[in-house]
Amino acid sequence: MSIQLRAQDLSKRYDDRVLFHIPSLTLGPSDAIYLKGHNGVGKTTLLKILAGLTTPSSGTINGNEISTFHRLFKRKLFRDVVYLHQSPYMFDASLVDNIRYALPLTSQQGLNSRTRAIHALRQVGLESLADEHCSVLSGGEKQRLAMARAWIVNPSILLMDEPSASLDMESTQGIVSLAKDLLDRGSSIVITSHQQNGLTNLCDTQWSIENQGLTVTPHLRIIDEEIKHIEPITHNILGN
Ligand SMILES: Nc1ncnc2c1ncn2[C@@H]1O[C@H](COP(=O)(O)OP(=O)(O)OP(=O)(O)O)[C@@H](O)[C@H]1O
Repeated sequence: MSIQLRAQDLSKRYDDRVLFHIPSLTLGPSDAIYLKGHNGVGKTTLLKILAGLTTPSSGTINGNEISTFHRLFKRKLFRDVVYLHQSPYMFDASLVDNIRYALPLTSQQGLNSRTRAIHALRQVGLESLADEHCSVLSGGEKQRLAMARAWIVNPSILLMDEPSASLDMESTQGIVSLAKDLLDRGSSIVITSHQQNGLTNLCDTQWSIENQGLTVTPHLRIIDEEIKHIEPITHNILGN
């Protein structure tokens, strides 16, 4: 399923400091967006508003005023939106269970869920650690696990906040494959990153937060031979 978020008059301020005011913004279906801006302009804040994790100071999304009440108790609007945190949270559990817990309750038990979780871990090169406790993971490995966990739920919109900050090139490629797979299946992605890399090269549109506003322009990709050679992910009969 692909959804569209349409925001009007979206603004965020902290006391007297206005971070941004965006008269109109549309996201999805099938958008690949590189969100840019200097440190502190409000990229994370905008992503969290679009994910329903932060209340804007004003504005509507799909015609709904986003109050704290709406955000917390009327989550339907954001049900299919996943925010990938810069420092992903981990459940106190094994890698495989960390992935399983993202699945709907009815699908969490049983062999199928384990097979699906292992398949997801394989995509980011963590299959061999499947039954280890997640506390053994490095920062970059946690980001890979979080990406596999986001991918397995096949979100309509994936908001990726500095997903490659602590990844080397090889690890970034695993994440690129999963992001590309979501795009191929009709999802939208938004990526913040201070460096251009294989992930930002997936994007065809650029959002820039500057002067407390948002400008939308085409994203000029660096010609990246590696993207052409990404193997498509084989989907199994279980749907991932
Ligand atoms: N709860 C809060 N109270 C006051 N100010 C806040 C709060 N949360 C964020 N800010 C401020 O809002 C500004 C924007 O923060 P945000 O994390 O969205 O920026 P960013 O563009 O993602 O930055 P970076 O590129 O460094 O990650 C920052 O100056 C931050 O200090």
